[in-house]
Amino acid sequence: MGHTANEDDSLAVKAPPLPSPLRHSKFTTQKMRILVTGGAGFIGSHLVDRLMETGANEVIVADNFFSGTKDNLRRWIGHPNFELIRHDVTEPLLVEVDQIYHLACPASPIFYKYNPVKTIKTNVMGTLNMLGLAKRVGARILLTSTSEVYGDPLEHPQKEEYWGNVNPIGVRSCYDEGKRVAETLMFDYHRQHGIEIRIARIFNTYGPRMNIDDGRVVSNFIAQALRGEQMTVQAPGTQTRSFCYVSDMVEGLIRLMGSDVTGPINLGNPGEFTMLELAEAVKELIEPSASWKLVENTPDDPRKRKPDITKAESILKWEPKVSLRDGLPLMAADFFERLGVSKK
Ligand SMILES: NC(=O)c1ccc[n+]([C@@H]2O[C@H](COP(=O)([O-])OP(=O)(O)OC[C@H]3O[C@@H](n4cnc5c(N)ncnc54)[C@H](O)[C@@H]3O)[C@@H](O)[C@H]2O)c1
Ligand SMILES: O=c1ccn([C@@H]2O[C@H](COP(=O)(O)OP(=O)(O)O[C@H]3OC[C@@H](O)[C@H](O)[C@H]3O)[C@@H](O)[C@H]2O)c(=O)[nH]1
Repeated sequence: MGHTANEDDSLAVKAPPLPSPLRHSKFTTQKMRILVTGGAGFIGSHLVDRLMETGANEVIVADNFFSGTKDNLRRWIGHPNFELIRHDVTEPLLVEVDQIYHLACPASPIFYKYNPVKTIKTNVMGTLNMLGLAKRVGARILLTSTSEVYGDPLEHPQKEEYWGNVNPIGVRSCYDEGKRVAETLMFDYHRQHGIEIRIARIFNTYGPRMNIDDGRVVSNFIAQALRGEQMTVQAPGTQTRSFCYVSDMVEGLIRLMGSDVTGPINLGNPGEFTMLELAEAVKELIEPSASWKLVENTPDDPRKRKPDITKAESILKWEPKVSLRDGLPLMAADFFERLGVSKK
């Protein structure tokens, strides 16, 4: 059977499902009800702080505590506007909410490679479940995707239009390809069911509350320097990353959720550093006696990474404010406290 005009029309974006009637209630000033999956993790818990501090929201966190901890949320536990649910997003979740920030997914390469099949399930089934929830309750949903969708990029800096250079069968692909499928699912639910979607492509983010043994480079170097261990620079050390401080990232995520663009949109700090430069900065700013050693790298490590944030700047009026030199000492202060070492 040939295609008809109607069939082509059916490919157009559907109208979004209706939000809860409470959104338009005349007699109650209903707070915005927001679900944060992965809210016990590093970025998630800072996002929860911001959402709770306004007093205008009720926040529900769903987390399986694989890489996050209740401790990150301790100031909100018991608060009437806050609820914490131990929940794995690979299972469906039934809650009545207006917005969903979908962060749940291990992010450190050590954590996401630990159980790669589970990482894929988290990205694919987890995102499907959250999209199903968004569809049922008419919620807007934001996915925290990643710069890793660009793989080992052949374009530099990376613009949102770049399709990436990802090894589909490598040890990182459970995460990279998982996030790429998650983005696909978001767009298919948007086109097919009219779901309001927002996609942030987050570049390396650091700050207080990162798991001390998280395995990512900034937390490793600071913890190693404070413990009197040599910083482990993975060879060749000339690979680059662009590091964004967590408060800037949270501001970007909230602006994106409040905007009227689907994305994907890069969020990150364009300041680009080699790992050797990062080790030198930790030594200079945090622990002058620190030293580093070159160690073996892991397969498929991207050689360079730097966001083009023109879109975020023009559409969200967002740009990062905290430089690496200002952010590293803020993170170190938190690590000093948690490691129980005294500041020199
Ligand atoms: N920090 C970064 O540099 C960075 C960069 C790009 C993208 N991201 C994305 O941002 C999000 C948060 O990253 P983060 O740095 O805060 O990492 P994190 O590991 O601190 O937080 C992830 C949270 O998700 C939870 N989680 C994992 N699997 C789950 C599951 N199946 N069900 C429920 N909860 C689950 C963890 O317990 C944890 O609390 C992730 O989606 C990550 O992919 C982070
Ligand atoms: O101890 C270490 C750890 C890491 N590194 C190097 O530091 C660089 C960054 O590595 P990280 O493990 O911090 O993070 P990656 O940039 O590889 O991945 C990150 O990318 C963006 C997000 O999606 C995730 O947070 C994470 O996957 C790599 O080149 C790695 O080789 C070290 O030199 N020493």
